[in-house]
Amino acid sequence: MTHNLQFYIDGSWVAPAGGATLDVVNPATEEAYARIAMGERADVDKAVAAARRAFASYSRTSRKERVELLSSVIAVYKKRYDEMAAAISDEMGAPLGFARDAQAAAGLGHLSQVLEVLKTFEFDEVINRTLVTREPVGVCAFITPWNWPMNQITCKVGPALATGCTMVLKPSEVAPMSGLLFTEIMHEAGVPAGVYNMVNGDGPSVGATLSSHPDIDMVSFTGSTRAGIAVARAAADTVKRVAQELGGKSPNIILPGADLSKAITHGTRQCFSNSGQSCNAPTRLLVPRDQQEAAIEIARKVAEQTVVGDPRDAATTIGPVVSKVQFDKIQALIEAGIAEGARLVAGGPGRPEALNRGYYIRPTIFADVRNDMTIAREEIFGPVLSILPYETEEEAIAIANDTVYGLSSYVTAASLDQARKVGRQIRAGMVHLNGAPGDLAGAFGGYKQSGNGREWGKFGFEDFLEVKSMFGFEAA
Ligand SMILES: NC(=O)c1ccc[n+]([C@@H]2O[C@H](COP(=O)([O-])OP(=O)(O)OC[C@H]3O[C@@H](n4cnc5c(N)ncnc54)[C@H](O)[C@@H]3O)[C@@H](O)[C@H]2O)c1
Repeated sequence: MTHNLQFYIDGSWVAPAGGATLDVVNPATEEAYARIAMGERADVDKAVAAARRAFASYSRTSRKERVELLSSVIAVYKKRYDEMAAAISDEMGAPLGFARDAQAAAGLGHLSQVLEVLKTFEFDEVINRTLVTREPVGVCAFITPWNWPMNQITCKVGPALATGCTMVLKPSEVAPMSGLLFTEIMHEAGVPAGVYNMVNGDGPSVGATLSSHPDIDMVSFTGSTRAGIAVARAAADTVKRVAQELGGKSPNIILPGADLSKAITHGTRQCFSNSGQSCNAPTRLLVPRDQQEAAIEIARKVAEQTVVGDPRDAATTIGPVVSKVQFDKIQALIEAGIAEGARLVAGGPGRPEALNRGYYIRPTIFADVRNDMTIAREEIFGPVLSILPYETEEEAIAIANDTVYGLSSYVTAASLDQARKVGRQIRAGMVHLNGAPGDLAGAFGGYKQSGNGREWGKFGFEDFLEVKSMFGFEAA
């Protein structure tokens, strides 16, 4: 990649206003392997001005033109697919196979879904004599995290392009290489100048400047609840729309009579997947008290089978976590679990044996966890599972809902009807019934402090649209 020290503004790679840079560290080696430029207000102003100019014409493009543009983006993305997987693996530590089949694949999946939705999306509807039409919200700012970098970027850029918005992206400064490559893809795909702009930088500078910028109409943010609150505060003075996709502490309820082996194996693998760095990870495993010991044995087997190691090694199940900051945070939370009296049944503090370099965490399982313990309340963002025993279905539902978060949830029962019944009582934006995978045509987003936006499918379009009523549009 040749553009690391540049930004992409108004259809060209440009030099940053200032000279600040940041090293990009490979979490598997702890070594810096690239350097990016860090933006400041002047870069943001330039990018926003370009997006504002482009909005005048891009917002009036036809559905057909936008279908062609998205098709072109998808074609170039496919061409550079392997590069994308490698970029993600190096920047955030995902095993190469996972980076290809899950991380890079998510980007392609969302772009393809957006294209399908765009082909038939109803922008106009007539009610009585009124035309209710949906128009692009305007210039958007996108602030994205490092854990599923291409997933998050395409969840925002895709529907924005489809609905006629223009945009400025600030990828995570911790994992910026996939965002740089994505920007090359957008350029090669022929996205008109100013429609898509990219400025690298950190949260307190570029992120905060975008959030408060008077010429931005909407901020779509994915990241921690802490930063999401800061974005909303900064956006308040200009009354811009704010979509937040934040943290989670998702419950996984296993009801009596469920296939324990299948449900616990699946749930534990999902909790450890991506080294536990997924906002919707099933981190609180709720099991009937009289089945806790059996559940522990099944979960422990999964921990033992989880190969932690070099992302480039095909035998690796999970790589390191993204950074020293995350490593230290997870270690402190594991220590808190022990100190507060949870029963450690697998893993624990420190690196796995034989790994003395890289931010590797031992797949860790706690049992006898109470929902008031720190490890049950805080998002750990590492491969750490908490098993919480319960007595009755009502108690399981109460524990599941006793959290400030409400992103996802998982319910496994002997019958689909029983899973449906419990699923309806969970205060969360998503419920996976009996091990069902997510569906990109559904809606992704949370209740409570997990955020207020909805991504994916046609629901992802709605965040980017203003609703205009034209009364008397139809003749009397
Ligand atoms: N709900 C979801 O869809 C979803 C998806 C993935 C990750 N997440 C959450 O993201 C978090 C992990 O990601 P992270 O560590 O990169 O989060 P983070 O909040 O530290 O950073 C996310 C982004 O926000 C920027 N940022 C930080 N402070 C800011 C500020 N004051 N103003 C503006 N921008 C700011 C960062 O530069 C980065 O681009 C987890 O909490 C996870 O649950 C949520």
